[in-house]
Amino acid sequence: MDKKISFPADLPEGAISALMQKQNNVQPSVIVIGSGISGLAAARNLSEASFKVIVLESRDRIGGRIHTDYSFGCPVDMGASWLHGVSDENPLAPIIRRLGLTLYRTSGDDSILYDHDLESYGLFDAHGNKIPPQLVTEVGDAFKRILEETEKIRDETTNDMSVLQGISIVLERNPELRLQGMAYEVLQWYLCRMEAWFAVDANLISLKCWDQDECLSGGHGLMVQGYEPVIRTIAKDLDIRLSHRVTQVC
Ligand SMILES: Cc1cc2nc3c(=O)[nH]c(=O)nc-3n(C[C@H](O)[C@H](O)[C@H](O)COP(=O)(O)OP(=O)(O)OC[C@H]3O[C@@H](n4cnc5c(N)ncnc54)[C@H](O)[C@@H]3O)c2cc1C
Repeated sequence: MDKKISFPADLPEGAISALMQKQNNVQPSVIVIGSGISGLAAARNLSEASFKVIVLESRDRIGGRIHTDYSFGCPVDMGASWLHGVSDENPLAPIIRRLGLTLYRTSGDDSILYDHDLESYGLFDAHGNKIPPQLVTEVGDAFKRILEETEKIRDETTNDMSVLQGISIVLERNPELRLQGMAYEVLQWYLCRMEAWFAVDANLISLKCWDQDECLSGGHGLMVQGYEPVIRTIAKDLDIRLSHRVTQVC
């Protein structure tokens, strides 16, 4: 899109595309980078608003951090596997309902699956000795305090930095928050757990954005048939070019 156009507020769906078409006499086109669920959802919406959309995906498959492996003969989600917010306000609800996908509710008292509480699993040191759960809890509290301190750092600056940088600054300024020995090791585990949530190293997690998500109501449900059907539905009939890594945006 190389021409700047201003639009009146509150245009109905498809009106922007129609306006651009009228002014340029061509169907407006958009390139979406990445076929993760965000890229696919953007591409789907733009396509429904009459834009010509091409999705460029660097991998040889769609879905990004949503990927269901069927090689065991049953669906195993390698990335996202829960629908957080089992409610009508969830934008995925209509798709899940239309496809008749089963959700196994894991929130509430009826859950038989493991939860992220420290009673359901133990931490062990490199020699196989169980780390006292109390130490794990204490370090968890310390990690929480460190993260709270990083909020001050991000309020001080308009520029973003990584969570790792934020933590380094906090530890520099607050030597009392530094941990030693086994407590330090456990702290590394908490950091690794955070990295696992985001599937990137802490030096790539945005300090400004990492905790800006909003949880929908309705609790959590495991996608019994895997997430893949949802991804396939959003991606249906979109022009997606796999193995196309974008290296430059001019
Ligand atoms: C192990 C794990 C478990 C999770 N569990 C859950 C869960 O249970 N429930 C939940 O809601 N969320 C969960 N999440 C988070 C969820 O998977 C992600 O928030 C979501 O999939 C991110 O989607 P996205 O489209 O924003 O990014 P991604 O899925 O990362 O998509 C980005 C896409 O862009 C492509 N790309 C990147 N750079 C380029 C480039 N230069 N050119 C072309 N293509 C490019 C990538 O290959 C990728 O396909 C989990 C994540 C992980 C890793």
